Amino acid sequence: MDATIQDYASSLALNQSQDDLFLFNSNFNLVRANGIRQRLTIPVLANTFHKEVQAVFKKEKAQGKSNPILVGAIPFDMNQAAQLVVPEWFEIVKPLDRTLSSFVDKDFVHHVCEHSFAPSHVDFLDMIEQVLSIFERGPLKKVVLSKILKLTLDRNVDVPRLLANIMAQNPSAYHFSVPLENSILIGASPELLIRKQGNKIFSNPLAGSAKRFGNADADRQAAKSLFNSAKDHYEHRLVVDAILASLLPVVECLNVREEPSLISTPTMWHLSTDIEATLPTVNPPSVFDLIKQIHPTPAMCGTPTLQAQRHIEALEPHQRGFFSGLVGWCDAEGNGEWAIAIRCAEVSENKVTLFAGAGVVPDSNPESEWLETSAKMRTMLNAFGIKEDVI
Ligand SMILES: C=C(O[C@@H]1C=C(C(=O)O)C=C[C@H]1O)C(=O)O
Repeated sequence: MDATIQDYASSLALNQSQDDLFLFNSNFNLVRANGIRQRLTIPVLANTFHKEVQAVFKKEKAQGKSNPILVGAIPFDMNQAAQLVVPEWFEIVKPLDRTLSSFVDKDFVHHVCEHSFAPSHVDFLDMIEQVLSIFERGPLKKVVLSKILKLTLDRNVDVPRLLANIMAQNPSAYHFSVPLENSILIGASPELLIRKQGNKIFSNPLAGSAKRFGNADADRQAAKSLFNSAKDHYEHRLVVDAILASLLPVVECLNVREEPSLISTPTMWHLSTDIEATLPTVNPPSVFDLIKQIHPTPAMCGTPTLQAQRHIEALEPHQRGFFSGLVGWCDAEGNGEWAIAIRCAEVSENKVTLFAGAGVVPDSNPESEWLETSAKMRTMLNAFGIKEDVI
């Protein structure tokens, strides 16, 4: 193995205990933390959440910490317990150099001993057909349906090395590694729910996707078809409209383009919209207040939100837990950054669970949605160095 990747992987762990290293790396900040001073595990939607966040920060300040932070993960369903901690140790520094592709660890390879999807291919298609028939009967416009892939690998995963590989392969992503109770949630998300810095906020919803190709012509063609697809623009618009509707009552000034742009990850093309807004200077909402307004967007859930969420609960055979939830951090001033937990895996020794979803709208084709979710899993399969054809 290249010596540099080893150095790089161990520098990420910073000689801290690797089991509980929290990392979040964006274009703006690299946040690393470990240890637990205080834990906050109530649901974000609990009535007491705001009070408890304030109490946590007050206690830190009383102990001489001038700007403490909370880090962790928030589940897709905010009625479920969040996993937030005030760490013993943390640092917020400039993001790592994003030109890391030379660090790609070609010797990092895992073999798959067992794998299974939930739902199975047949059941996934059936789940989509059910939603398509619901569209014909009522006001439902979009539902994001997902599958998980459970893998048993030939050996336990070296998490710092996996993290280094994730970062090297996906230099522009939001990288994260979040210790959960019995596993680690780790990935390279392309999607930012919200960043708040002072009275400026920024969100970057994605929706509308196409698989990328190794062949340059085929890849360009895939991008072009996506950009010209009315179905994908519709899917995308529902997300942008929902975010704007949530933000409009709380912001002073909003800046958003009429039309989405195309962005790419190493495995996917997406339609993308940058949303910037300015908050009032008096009593601005905190990043958690904004999360409560916006999450889950129709990029992860659907339109209308509550109905879509009920259909997801009824149709998906798996619990999403933190998948399609949020990962990130916030400080006592109400600033923070929260990416959406997609293109990620839950890892525990040699057991790995991958997740991928796709927005279903009336023009969706069930098999295309299956293929899209499989293509989204490529990000993590590549990061593990899995060569077997499991998707
Ligand atoms: C749900 C996922 O991706 C989301 C769904 C997308 C879509 O339906 O086109 C695109 C990007 C993400 O907002 C995922 O990657 O698992």
